[in-house]
Amino acid sequence: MATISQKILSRASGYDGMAEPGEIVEAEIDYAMSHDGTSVLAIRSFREMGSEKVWDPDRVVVPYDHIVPANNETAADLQREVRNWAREQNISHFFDCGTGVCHQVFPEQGFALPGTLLVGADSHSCTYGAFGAFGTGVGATDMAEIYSAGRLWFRVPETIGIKVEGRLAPFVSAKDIALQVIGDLGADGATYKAVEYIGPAIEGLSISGRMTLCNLGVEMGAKAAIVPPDEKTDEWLRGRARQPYTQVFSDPDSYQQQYDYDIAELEPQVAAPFRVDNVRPVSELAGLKIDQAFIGTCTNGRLEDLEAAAGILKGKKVRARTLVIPASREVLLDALKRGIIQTLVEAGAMIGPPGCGPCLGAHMGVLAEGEVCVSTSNRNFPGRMGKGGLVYLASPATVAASALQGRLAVPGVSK
Ligand SMILES: CC(C)[C@H](C(=O)O)[C@@H](O)C(=O)O
Ligand code: SF4
Repeated sequence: MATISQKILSRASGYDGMAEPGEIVEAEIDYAMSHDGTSVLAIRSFREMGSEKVWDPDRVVVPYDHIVPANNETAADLQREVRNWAREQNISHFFDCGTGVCHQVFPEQGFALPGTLLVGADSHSCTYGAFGAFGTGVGATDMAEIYSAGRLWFRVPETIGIKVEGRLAPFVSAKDIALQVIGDLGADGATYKAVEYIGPAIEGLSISGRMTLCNLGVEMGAKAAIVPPDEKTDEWLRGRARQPYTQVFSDPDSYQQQYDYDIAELEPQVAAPFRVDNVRPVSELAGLKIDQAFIGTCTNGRLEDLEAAAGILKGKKVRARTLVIPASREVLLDALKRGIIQTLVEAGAMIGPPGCGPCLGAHMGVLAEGEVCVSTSNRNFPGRMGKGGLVYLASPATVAASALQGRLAVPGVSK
């Protein structure tokens, strides 16, 4: 009886048989990702280690997203340093400013494939689990080791199964499921475990929704968050996949633990400052005055998210500063074609260039002290979006409904 994680890590490490949870394996990485924020440190460690050439320039993926375009000389200098290194190393998959958030670009470009072992120098690399991969984040020194050898050690994690049944009510989405689960399990509820989302409600989610769900896995400490692949996965990857792949699945009864959910009655949820597990129904906090509404990031900056927001904002005007940042150029182009951007701009929203935007408080859209932002992102700890700012995490529908009221609002409930 083995889980997806055991099967992927066993295959990648050439294990004879099946590696059990708790065992340490040394595994070969299928694709490694580092962005403008983390590549510099990784490159410097790589050099300090005396390494000269990356193990395989076709397996290193470098998207620029954290501070794009550069906001000052320091960022510009660091970006140039990484750009030069990528050229010198013949890195074939280098995506400069404007392509989008790493966790959106990486799948769009066909690197997130079922059954693969994917590592990113960014904590939200667990997003790739939406495709049935084992995706996980590592620090810069681990990435330096991967650059040079293409291998890394892993402790094979136990798996927590989260089975979700029921049909989502209107204006309730994957973000609300994820927040509900994190609220219940806690920010450390899955530390070093793999989390596998299964059941009819998960099968019913789009790839975009599955990415949102897996993206938030690390917010409960998970090493990886995985949705078993299916036909939707194949369909999404058609024409994108960089290499042939094989879907792998967990055997029955292979989870260490399982939680069961029915989301039929689930209301829109919000994580209030300063913890991602400080989750409550939006209805409990409705009416709280907001200064800024932000729709974007690797959590919720996809077409489906922008579309949900546009559906709510169409023909109306926002009452709070509203910032929309498409997760990628592809998302931006699709949203332009469908008139979504037009709708958002007419409603009073600003559109930023594809990237992380104010998500980590380093670029445009940071908050003043004491300001309140309702955001589709994934973190709300003190200072996350600017010193003294207060971040409420919610779905695109909740953020759009709140932008209209200038107050935290339940989507679909008109006042
Ligand atoms: C800058 C990077 C290391 C960081 C991460 O790993 O998550 C960032 O993307 C974030 O969301 O805080
Ligand atoms: S959008 Fe936010 S959470 Fe995602 S990679 Fe960028 S900074 Fe990190």
